Amino acid sequence: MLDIVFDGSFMPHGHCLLWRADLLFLTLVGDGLTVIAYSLIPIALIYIVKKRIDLKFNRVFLLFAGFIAFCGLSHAMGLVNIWHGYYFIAGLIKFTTGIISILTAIFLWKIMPQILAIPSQLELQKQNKELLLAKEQLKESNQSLEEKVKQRTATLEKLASTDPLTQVCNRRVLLEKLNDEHDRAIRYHRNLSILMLDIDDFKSINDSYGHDEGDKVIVAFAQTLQKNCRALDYVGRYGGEEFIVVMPETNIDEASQLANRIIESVSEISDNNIVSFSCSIGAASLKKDGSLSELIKHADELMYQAKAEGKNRVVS
Ligand SMILES: Nc1nc2c(ncn2[C@@H]2O[C@H](COP(=O)(O)OP(=O)(O)OP(=O)(O)O)[C@@H](O)[C@H]2O)c(=O)[nH]1
Repeated sequence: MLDIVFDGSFMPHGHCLLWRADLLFLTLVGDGLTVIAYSLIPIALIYIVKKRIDLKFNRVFLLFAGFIAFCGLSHAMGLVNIWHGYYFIAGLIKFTTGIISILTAIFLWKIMPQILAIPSQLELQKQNKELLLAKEQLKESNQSLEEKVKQRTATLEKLASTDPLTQVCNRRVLLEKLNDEHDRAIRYHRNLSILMLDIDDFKSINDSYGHDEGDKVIVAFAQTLQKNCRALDYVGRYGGEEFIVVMPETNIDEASQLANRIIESVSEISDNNIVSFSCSIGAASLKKDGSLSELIKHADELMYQAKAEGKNRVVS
């Protein structure tokens, strides 16, 4: 069998080159370099396919790798044939190279529409730009939405915590804050005083001047309370015409002073639009380990004592 393949009747290619050194050199170096390159290119293609399994048309890379590898083999056989006439093997290699080349060409044409459908780099850059723009717009609208939600939340929080007539804290928030202040005062052994305030003879104001006029009096009273409070104090509407002023870090003497200042301020309200009125105040301070309900009850009792003693006064 080997004899048929290599029967010695073939003439080595070297004779064609006349064994000339320059021709041999050109053929050897040219084919040698081609063989090296055609061995490295398939390795590179297989490496790409292995690393980028996401790439479409992977198979075409493998066909190219085979096609180039066989081209390399053909050139290698060309070199061998200079000395030994293995033309049968060379023919087989050329035949295989031809088959693979045809397969590659057919496959390439088959997938041509899909290759052409791949967006160009320019198109991708354009799409990328559009995406970035859309992302920016989305970010902006997100920000403005967040801003709106923040504003709406703040408005809702204000509505939920504010008395609609007087704009001071409503009863719920007043008691929550008072509870916090009470806990803090007990834990850190700090002073805490409150004023319980009630407008005197408010029913007769309503009866004589009407409900709207009564509302104006309540609003003016709340404003007067706020004006007289310090930054740390706060005012809340406890009931109809009843208010509480909370005074953290304040002892009973300081609380009484503020209460008397309020009595004076109320007597000075001489707005033509508002009927004159007065108020009674109970001023109480937190006792050592006293409960919040005891503090409120005590201030309430003192306020009623002020009413009983003739109104328009402070009892502490
Ligand atoms: N205009 C108005 N009146 C209110 C409001 N809330 C409660 N009132 C009225 O306030 C009046 C409170 O009257 P009373 O509790 O009898 O007390 P008073 O007339 O102030 O008498 P003293 O407390 O003894 O000084 C009632 O007539 C309630 O209807 C309000 O928001 N607006």
